[in-house]
Amino acid sequence: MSKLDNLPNLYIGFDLSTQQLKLTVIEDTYQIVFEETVHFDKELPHYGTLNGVISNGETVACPTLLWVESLDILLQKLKTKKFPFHKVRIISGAGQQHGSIYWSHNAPFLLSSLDHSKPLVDQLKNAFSVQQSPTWQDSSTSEQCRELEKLIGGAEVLANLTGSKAYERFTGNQIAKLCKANPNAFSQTSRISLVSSFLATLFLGHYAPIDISDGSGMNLLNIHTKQWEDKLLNICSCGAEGKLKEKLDEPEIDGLKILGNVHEYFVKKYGFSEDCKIIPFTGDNPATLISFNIKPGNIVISLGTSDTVLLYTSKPCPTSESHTLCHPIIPASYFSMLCYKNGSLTREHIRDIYTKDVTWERFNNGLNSSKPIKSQIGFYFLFQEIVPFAKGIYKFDSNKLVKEFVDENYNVRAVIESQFLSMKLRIDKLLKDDDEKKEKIQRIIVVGGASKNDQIVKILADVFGAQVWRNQGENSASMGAAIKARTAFLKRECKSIINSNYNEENFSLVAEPDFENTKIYDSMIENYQELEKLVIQLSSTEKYI
Ligand SMILES: Nc1ncnc2c1ncn2[C@@H]1O[C@H](COP(=O)(O)OP(=O)(O)O)[C@@H](O)[C@H]1O
Ligand SMILES: O=C(CO)[C@@H](O)[C@H](O)COP(=O)(O)O
Repeated sequence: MSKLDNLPNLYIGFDLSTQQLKLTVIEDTYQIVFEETVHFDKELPHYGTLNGVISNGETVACPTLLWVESLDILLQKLKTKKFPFHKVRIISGAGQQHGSIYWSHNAPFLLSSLDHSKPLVDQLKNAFSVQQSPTWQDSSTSEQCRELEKLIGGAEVLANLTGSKAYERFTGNQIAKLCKANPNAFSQTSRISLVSSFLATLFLGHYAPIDISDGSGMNLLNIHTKQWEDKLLNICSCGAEGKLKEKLDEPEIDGLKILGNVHEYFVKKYGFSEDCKIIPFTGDNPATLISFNIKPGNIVISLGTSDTVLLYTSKPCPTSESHTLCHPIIPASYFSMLCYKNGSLTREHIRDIYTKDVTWERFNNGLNSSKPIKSQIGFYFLFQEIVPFAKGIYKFDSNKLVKEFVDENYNVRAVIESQFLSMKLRIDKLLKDDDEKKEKIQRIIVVGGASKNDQIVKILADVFGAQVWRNQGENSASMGAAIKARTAFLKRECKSIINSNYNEENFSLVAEPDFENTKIYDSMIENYQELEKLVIQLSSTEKYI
């Protein structure tokens, strides 16, 4: 840690994501000086998670105490490495979106009286009224979604109000399911947090608010007034609108607001300064957005457990497939997002079947030694997909549904191409609908676990016919959260707040497009769209393989 000795100020960003808790530390000039992670399956095996979750059909959750325990493990790793906790000025964080935590009526007392001589997990055993937190991979609330859309006047009305039509993973629908299935647990709940505000709560020792950006992923927030919408609260709480409003408390509009000082537990146990401040935590995608100054013509693609696409928008432009979210730090701004459930876990599945190699080496050899074939298209919806709403694996050779490609190794290429074609199709639609941004995509910034893979990124460049760039650091969400913390510090000192020192030197070009391949992909896209329609139909009749 000697390299940190001469630095006066440090800023921490966390990311409580699907498979790991991650931390990024930056200094005043936004350079990353330290990174650390805790991998849930590997380091907390006693919770029995697979890829960070426990699945039961379409219900997908994570034991809340796993997340609590992971925080002490992470900070203990830093302590062992003699991390200078006393230099941390502000802590912020990010969390996988939509997941919900249900605090019991005991929680306020337990949180405020945390004792640094005992682990957090032992002290917070009775702090939750629901033991397993629903996560973003859950798709068990279709009934609640249909009901919500019906009662509010249709999917379009809901999308115009909240930025999204009803989605199974969105927190309002998860709360509606809880209210119906377990009204007792709902009445034993004093506060409902998102994953982001839950982590901020642990640091504060009292409840942290839900920020409006992560709050935009709940189907409960009016993205125009930035307040909870009473009609939606009413529908999602079986009529107990007032009670739900109390359990959510006011959404936080100011993403840079100082919420308070870090709790004594962290001061005494790890050596944080008593003066270290906590600001609102946000969703992992909004935090990723902060880690870039996205301009029109640039998009961010995250290839993590989920795959997401982030697009800058000056005004809300909800569609039936994308989400519009409030910006995490610029009050009047919004951004658009697409989210795919079949991201890295589906790529791993195809890798395991066809290459039997966990290192990605044979997978990459397969990509290197093949070329795009216009007539061969696959759809890989191992999990219930979000866009399009479909499930199953389908392969087409010259538009004919086949059990397998002539060369089964083609699956390795097809799973990558198919995802990027789907993104391109949808981004083109989004850009066409936005008068201000009719220009072509010039640059793609790629983040997330699979963005380390140069061969995958090369195909991304080819499909879009655009350069692909990467940022410094291992994780863009915790980096974005750390930048948010630094920005809040500058704001306190009345300095310019928009990433003033954060410049493009931090980016590196990782792939240039081969325009011959781009032509082939362009010629496939119409057919891809038609075949996707067929897949949606087949999937609805459950005739998938
Ligand atoms: N070299 C690689 N090629 C392809 N995928 C990779 C590679 N390295 C890591 N990954 C994928 O990254 C995923 C984790 O991504 P990450 O962004 O860290 O996830 P999360 O933030 O959701 O926990 C893993 O599931 C793994 O499949
Ligand atoms: O559901 C969404 C966004 O709507 C996901 O993007 C989650 O936010 C999980 O993120 P990762 O763990 O895959 O980064």
